[in-house]
Amino acid sequence: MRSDAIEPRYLKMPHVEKGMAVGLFGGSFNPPHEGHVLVADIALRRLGLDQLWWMVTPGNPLKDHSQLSPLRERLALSEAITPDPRIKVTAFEVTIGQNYTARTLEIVQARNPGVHFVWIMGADSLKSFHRWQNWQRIARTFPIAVIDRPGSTLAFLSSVMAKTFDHARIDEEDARALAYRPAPAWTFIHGPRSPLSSSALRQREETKKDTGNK
Ligand SMILES: Nc1ncnc2c1ncn2[C@@H]1O[C@H](COP(=O)(O)OP(=O)(O)OP(=O)(O)O)[C@@H](O)[C@H]1O
Ligand SMILES: O=C(O)c1ccc[n+]([C@@H]2O[C@H](COP(=O)([O-])O)[C@@H](O)[C@H]2O)c1
Repeated sequence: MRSDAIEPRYLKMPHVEKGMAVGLFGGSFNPPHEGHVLVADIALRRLGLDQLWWMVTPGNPLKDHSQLSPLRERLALSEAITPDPRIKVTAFEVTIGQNYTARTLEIVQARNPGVHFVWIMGADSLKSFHRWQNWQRIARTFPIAVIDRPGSTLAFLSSVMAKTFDHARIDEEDARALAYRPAPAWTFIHGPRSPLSSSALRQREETKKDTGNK
């Protein structure tokens, strides 16, 4: 990925004021869809966030990148789908040379003392969270909000993360306090769910192309 192809505003860490509650929502967004927007909206509302950073990853370390669209395209599509001014679309991980979340979060925290960050992810990510680099360190350093997703609801009981940090789970009724809680602290938020996925959208595009070529 050549960072010079990316607009400079996406390469800087978003500006944030001390005392704010900020959600960190990382993803491939390949492409972004309304399911992602629903997650962002639920997180903003239920966690009472001042900002949400929509962090478009240069590449998920656990995923095959052969089908990954250029970062520039994923950023432009993300910007177009998120008119809420509290949502900051960013690719600052390119600048810090990171795609491992644990290291990214360490850097974010070091540069922004006094800000209350929360890591946000969908329930499918909770299922595989224990395969991420230094996942326990992430959970011991940052509060985490998991948003329900069709097919992954039971992860809130059965995942390795849920079992390991069972003692640190807080009731979703108290989600507004999550950003201010010392880690480990996490919650699982039920609510409206979206069945959308980027892989289904990519598949649909492929089918359209194939049909068009016949
Ligand atoms: N429909 C959805 N409901 C809840 N969370 C979602 C949904 N779609 C994506 N997410 C969450 O958004 C984040 C970014 O996901 P990602 O960009 O990988 O989208 P995806 O639709 O899961 O992609 P793919 O189908 O290619 O795996 C992850 O934390 C994921 O769990
Ligand atoms: O740090 C890791 O080991 C790690 C492993 C898998 C996923 N992540 C991050 O999780 C976020 C969601 O990724 P994805 O591909 O499921 O959208 C994104 O920010 C990735 O960089 C991070």
